[in-house]
Amino acid sequence: MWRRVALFSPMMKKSSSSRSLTLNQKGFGLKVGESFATEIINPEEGVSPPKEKAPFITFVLGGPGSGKGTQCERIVETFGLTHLSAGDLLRREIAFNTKNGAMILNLIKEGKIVPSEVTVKLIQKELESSDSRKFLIDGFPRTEENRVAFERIIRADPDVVLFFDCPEEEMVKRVLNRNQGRVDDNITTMKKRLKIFEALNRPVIDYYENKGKLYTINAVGTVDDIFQQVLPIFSSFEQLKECRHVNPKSPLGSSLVENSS
Ligand SMILES: Nc1ncnc2c1ncn2[C@@H]1O[C@H](COP(=O)(O)OP(=O)(O)O)[C@@H](O)[C@H]1O
Ligand SMILES: O=c1ccn([C@@H]2O[C@H](COP(=O)(O)OP(=O)(O)O)[C@@H](O)[C@H]2O)c(=O)[nH]1
Ligand SMILES: [Mg+2]
Repeated sequence: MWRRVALFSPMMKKSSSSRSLTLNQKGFGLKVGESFATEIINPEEGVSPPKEKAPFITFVLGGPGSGKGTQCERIVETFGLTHLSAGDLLRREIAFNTKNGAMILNLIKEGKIVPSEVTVKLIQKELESSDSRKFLIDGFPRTEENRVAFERIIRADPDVVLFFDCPEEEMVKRVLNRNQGRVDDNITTMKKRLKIFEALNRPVIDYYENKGKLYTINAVGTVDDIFQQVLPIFSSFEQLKECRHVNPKSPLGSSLVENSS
């Protein structure tokens, strides 16, 4: 589906290397990792530069109950990204009683992290079977090991990393009122999840901050207030302006181009 092509260009900016270096081709049935094989070409030999851009990937990070899923719904409405919730993909394995279902259930109950290979393979399947060009990957990567596994298997980097920054007290309140019948929405598991978030997810957040890709959102306030902080981040990316699902109520609605494909 995607094919990575490296161009030698003195004008290439370091921070945008992953976007500048990629050429994507729709081609279902191709494995993401395989189709991302790097190929070096020299523009002086007359090879045309890539015409298509890489899929736009956003990682959505934040503690349990920080509002990731809620804000993802708003982003989807306004910018038409495809929402992939890592937690939902794992819960689907439990619901369908797949070979990993029982193992996943036990880990989620304890607030522990599912082995990277399992989660990345589920994400990979979704990426490969979708014809979307822009994805919100919600609740992943949870650990540095997750991040490295994604890079190794998918061979892609996120364009944007959102971090919903929320005080623990507020996250606990929200999770205990979430009312979705989740096995991990109880105070005992929540305490473990918060510890795991601090120990394992913080280093991922720091990693993207150092790479200049992190956008920190103050996740306290109304859903609308918080979305007002998210809006300008996405509206600055040209490739998101061709939006399939324009919400007419969105402040950006009139400036987005509707694309019926
Ligand atoms: N800004 C907000 N203020 C109050 N409650 C919120 C806010 N955003 C989300 N919620 C509620 O908090 C709970 C957790 O939100 P959710 O989006 O599921 O968070 P996450 O995906 O980060 O765990 C849900 O019940 C949701 O309706
Ligand atoms: O990449 C992931 C995402 C989720 N989980 C597990 O699934 C649970 C629920 O994740 P989800 O993102 O749905 O929770 P949220 O943060 O939205 O409350 C986590 O506590 C982990 O046990 C995981 O192991 N790896
Ligand atoms: Mg969630």
